[in-house]
Amino acid sequence: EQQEEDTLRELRLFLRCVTDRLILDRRFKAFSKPVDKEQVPDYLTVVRHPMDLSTVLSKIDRQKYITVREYLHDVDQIWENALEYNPEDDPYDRQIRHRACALKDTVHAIIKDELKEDFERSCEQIKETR
Ligand SMILES: COC(=O)N1C[C@@H]2C[C@@H]3O[C@]2(Cc2nccnc23)C1
Repeated sequence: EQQEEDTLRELRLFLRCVTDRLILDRRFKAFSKPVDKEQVPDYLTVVRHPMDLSTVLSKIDRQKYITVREYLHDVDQIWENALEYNPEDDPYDRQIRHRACALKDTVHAIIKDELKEDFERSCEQIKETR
């Protein structure tokens, strides 16, 4: 009913606010758009579930996330993919892994600091009834 739609609207606003801050952070530029499959032809053979911050934004607007847990599952996919595809002990891979770890720690710290527990609980409740 209307209260549920109000809750999900507030969730989308919160998730856009968090995602916009990540996209604005220069450290996370490599994560802001899909990896170019033409430029990196083996990417899809290594990374089974590509994800990036622009795709996350699109999913927010298409109302794909009903809980913060579902959002975090996609954002975690972003940095996990980067660690998987860039494992070498060379300066480029080390730098993108460092940035992937920073993305992980940043998004989890924002959620811990800014998400009220009972708000996520009411989102999970809505998810169960659907
Ligand atoms: C999240 O981003 C990544 O995991 N990567 C890995 C790819 C390999 C390397 O850097 C990436 C893009 C790229 N494009 C052209 C040539 N080489 C590259 C970004």
